[in-house]
Amino acid sequence: MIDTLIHARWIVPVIPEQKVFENCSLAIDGGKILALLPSAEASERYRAKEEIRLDRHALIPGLINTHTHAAMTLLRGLADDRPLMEWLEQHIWPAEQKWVNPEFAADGSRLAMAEMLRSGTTTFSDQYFFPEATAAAAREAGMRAQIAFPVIDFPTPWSRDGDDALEKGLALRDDYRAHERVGVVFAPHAPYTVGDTTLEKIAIYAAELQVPVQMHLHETTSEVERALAETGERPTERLQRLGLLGPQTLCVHMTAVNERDIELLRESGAHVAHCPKSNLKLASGFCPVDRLLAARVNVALGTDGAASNNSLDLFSEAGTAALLAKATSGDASALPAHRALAMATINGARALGIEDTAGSLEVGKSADLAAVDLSALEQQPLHDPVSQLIYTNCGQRVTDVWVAGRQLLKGRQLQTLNEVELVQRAREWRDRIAGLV
Ligand SMILES: CSC[C@H]1O[C@@H](n2cnc3c(O)ncnc32)[C@H](O)[C@@H]1O
Ligand SMILES: [Zn+2]
Repeated sequence: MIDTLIHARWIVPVIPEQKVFENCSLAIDGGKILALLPSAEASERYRAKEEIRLDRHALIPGLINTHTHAAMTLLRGLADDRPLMEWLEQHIWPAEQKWVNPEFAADGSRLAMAEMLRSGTTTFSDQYFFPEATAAAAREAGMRAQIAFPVIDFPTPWSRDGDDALEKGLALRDDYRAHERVGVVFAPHAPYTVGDTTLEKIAIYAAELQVPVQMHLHETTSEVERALAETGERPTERLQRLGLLGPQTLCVHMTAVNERDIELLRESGAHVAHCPKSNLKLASGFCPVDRLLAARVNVALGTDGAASNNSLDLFSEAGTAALLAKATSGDASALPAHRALAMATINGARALGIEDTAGSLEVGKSADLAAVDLSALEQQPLHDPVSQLIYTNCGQRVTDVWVAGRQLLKGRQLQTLNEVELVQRAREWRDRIAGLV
C-alpha cells in the first residue's frame, strides 16, 4: 500500500535526458518518488490510497523559477515600456518606498504563488523586501521556496543599510534552518547598490555557512560600462576578486558578457539565471545562452518580477528562451525543446543547490510534479509532447500540481490558496496605489 499512484499518457522525467515514457505510472510514498514503471505493471505491484488517471496529460517535474520578486505582482503594469534604470529609479523604487510593507509582501507573494502554481511552477527563488512574509506565505501554501534576502547598502523599506539587512536575513535563516521546503540565502541586490565592504562580509558568511548567493549581474551594457569607467573592473571580475564567484553563486541576467566573463563562470562553477522576457521588456540585452551552454555553464530560467515581464509563467519563459537563442545565435538548433525544458527544471534545481531533491522524476526525489493537459485543439496534432510543452503556451494547460507529494492544484483549482480572496486583495492594492481610497 502506497500513498499515490499516478498513471499518465506521457511522463517526461527530464533525467534521463530526452526520454519520454508512454502509458507509464509514478508511484509516490511519503512525499517521494518510489518508482516510474509501465502502468500495467504498476497496477499489479501497488495498491494506493489515491489513484489518479491522467489520460490526456504529460506528467513532468514541477518547474523551477530561479529568479523572481514575488510581491511585485502588485506592481504589475504600473510602469511599462521603460529601460531598466529609468524604470527602477523613477518609478519602481519610489513606489516601493511608499507602498511596500509586510502586508504588501504577504499579499503579493500569495498572488504570485497562485499564478506560479497555475502554470506548473513548484519551486521559486525570491528576492524581495520583508522576506519573512514571503517565507511564511510559502510555508503556509506548501510551495518549495528559496528566500534570497535582499542586501542593499542604502535605506530600503525593509533595512537601514547592508549590516541591518544581514542581521535580519541571518535571523530569518536561523528560523528556517530545519525547514524541509523553505531555505534562506543571500541576495546582494546588484553591483551598483552594494559596495565591496558588504560584499566581502557576504563572501565570508556564505563560505562559512555554505549558503548560496544570488545577485543581479551584467543586466545591461551600461552597468558593465559604468563599472569599467568607475573602477576599471567588470562586475564579474569584481565578484571573483571578492571571493563571491563559486558553485553556490547564481548570477541573474548575464547579458553583456565577453569571453573572459564566460571563462570566469565556467572556472568557478557559478550558475546563470536567464530571464529572457524581462531582458526583452526592459530592453536590457541578450544573454548568450548558446555560448554559456557550450562552455558547460549551468543556465536556468527566471521570470524576474511581474512588473518587468509581466507574467510568472515559466512555460512562457522557456518558449521565449528557446526562440530567442535561435534568433540571437542565427542557429535554429541553439536551444531545442528538450534542453529548454531541462533549463526550466533540472538546471534550476542545480542553480538553487536542490538537485538531490527536485528537478527531475527520479526515484528518491521529492514528488514535485506538474500535469499538463495536451488534448486541446491548440496542441493538435501531437507528434512530440515536449515540442508542445515548450512551443504551444502550455502554462494555461496545467491542471494538477504536487509539491512533496501534496496536491496544491487539482483540476486547476488551488488547494491551499483562496483564489477569490487573492483577486479581491489585489484589487484593493490597485485602488490604494491608484489613490482611489
Ligand atoms: C532588493 S529587493 C529587489 C529589488 O530589486 C528590484 N528589481 C526588480 N527587478 C529588477 C531588475 O531586473 N534589476 C534590478 N533590480 C530589480 C526590485 O524592484 C527591488 O527593489
Ligand atoms: Zn530581478
